[in-house]
Amino acid sequence: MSEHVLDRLYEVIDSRKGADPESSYTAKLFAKGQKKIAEKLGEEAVETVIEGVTGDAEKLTAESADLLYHLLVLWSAAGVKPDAVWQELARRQGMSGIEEKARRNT
Ligand SMILES: N=c1c2ncn([C@@H]3O[C@H](COP(=O)(O)OP(=O)(O)OP(=O)(O)O)[C@@H](O)[C@H]3O)c2ncn1[C@@H]1O[C@H](COP(=O)(O)O)[C@@H](O)[C@H]1O
Repeated sequence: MSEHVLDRLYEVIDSRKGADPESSYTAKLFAKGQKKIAEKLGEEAVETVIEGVTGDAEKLTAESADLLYHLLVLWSAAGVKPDAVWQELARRQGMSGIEEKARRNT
């Protein structure tokens, strides 16, 4: 089992399924459903983009953390395990992005 912070965060997020939405922000998101979680991820992505455009590295760091957290909540809601994503990224290592896109489109 990987010791990456994202793997540990995913486990905490997963453990919040069925928890009290009054005491857990993650449980509150789960209660809203996958579509709302995806929408929230979109909002966080826009906030990250804004900080990317303004160029404030500290705010970009904070927004990136929000973005990754909400992405993991979406994975958990959709039943996507981090290992599946890590494996997909590992599979692409050594392959250029252009080559990878060409393979996807064939
Ligand atoms: N990493 C995070 C994390 N990052 C961001 N957030 C929350 O994401 C929200 C983002 O803020 P926004 O202003 O965009 O949204 P909001 O106005 O608070 O919420 P909305 O009503 O708009 O949905 C804030 O409430 C943050 O607290 C997080 N909430 C939880 N975690 C992790 O998840 C763990 C479990 O949290 P709970 O489920 O709350 O116990 C925590 O220990 C943390 O490690």
